[in-house]
Amino acid sequence: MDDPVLLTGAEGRVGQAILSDLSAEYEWRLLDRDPPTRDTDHEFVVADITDEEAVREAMDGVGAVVHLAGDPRPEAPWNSVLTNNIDGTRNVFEAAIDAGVEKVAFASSNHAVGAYETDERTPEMYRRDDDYRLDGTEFPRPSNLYGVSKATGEVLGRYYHDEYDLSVVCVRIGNLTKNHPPKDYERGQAMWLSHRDCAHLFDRCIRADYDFEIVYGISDNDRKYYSIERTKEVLGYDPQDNSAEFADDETENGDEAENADDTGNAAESQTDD
Ligand SMILES: NC(=O)C1=CN([C@@H]2O[C@H](COP(=O)(O)OP(=O)(O)OC[C@H]3O[C@@H](n4cnc5c(N)ncnc54)[C@H](O)[C@@H]3O)[C@@H](O)[C@H]2O)C=CC1
Ligand SMILES: O=C1O[C@H](COP(=O)(O)O)[C@@H](O)[C@H](O)[C@H]1O
Repeated sequence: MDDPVLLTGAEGRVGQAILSDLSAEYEWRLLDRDPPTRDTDHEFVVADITDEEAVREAMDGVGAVVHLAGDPRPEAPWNSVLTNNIDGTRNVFEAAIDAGVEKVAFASSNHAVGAYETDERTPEMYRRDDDYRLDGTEFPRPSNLYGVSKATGEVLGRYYHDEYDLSVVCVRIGNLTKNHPPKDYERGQAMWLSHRDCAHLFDRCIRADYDFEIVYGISDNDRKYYSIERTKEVLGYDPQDNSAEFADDETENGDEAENADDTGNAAESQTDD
């Protein structure tokens, strides 16, 4: 990709995971409503994606978009997801069409399908000997209003692909944490996405050819209830990490995690804050 790549939500956790490995790979145009908190060699646009005109300006000359900006909180209220995640995402797609952008990678979420995790299936489906898999062909079953907003983003992507031939990949991201998987959290270990796999995955989203796709974005965890076959097939995703490598046998069998933090970091939280 020779043209600039617009990265919305660049200041956030996923954005920083991508930039930590791919900073030199592209001519990035970074966008966030918050100004940069660290030095960057890249152009930085301080803008809110709910500002149509600002998004339109930021899209000028762009070849591809990685769209991450939004409210990532599973408990986010409707007014926030409606504004930031739905209106904002529509603005990004609309501006992409007007600017002649080739492809958009949209950060969807496990919460778009969280309601498949029924009482009958859990916790067994989080374990490595269980073969239940979602593969991206299933209907959304959001587990909260945030998940509804992510499912809506996917549908917007479908519309802009069908109507305008934009290449769109929706990545249902699992749980991104730095250095090691979430502790004491089977579900989080099953849908762990390491930082390097995250960067590699979005690199593939920028480089690969596709029409419209919904894929899962997790590392190659022994525990998994999301198939990454389509992610591999369509994008050429080749994950390097596996949450099992950080866990003892008891943890892998579903008992309480005893942590295998090989970095010395004390990471008590489920996410990478
Ligand atoms: N971190 C994770 O494990 C997962 C993240 N995701 C999705 O990935 C995306 C990024 O998530 P994180 O990096 O974790 O969140 P984050 O909160 O760390 O980063 C989001 C960034 O977007 C910016 N932003 C929010 N609303 C904006 C707006 N209206 N206009 C411009 N900028 C805005 C924020 O300032 C922030 O820098 C989100 O869309 C989230 O739903 C999906 C699944 C899992
Ligand atoms: O979509 C998201 O999912 C991750 C994982 O969900 P959780 O319910 O296991 O915490 C979450 O950490 C992240 O903030 C959110 O954007």
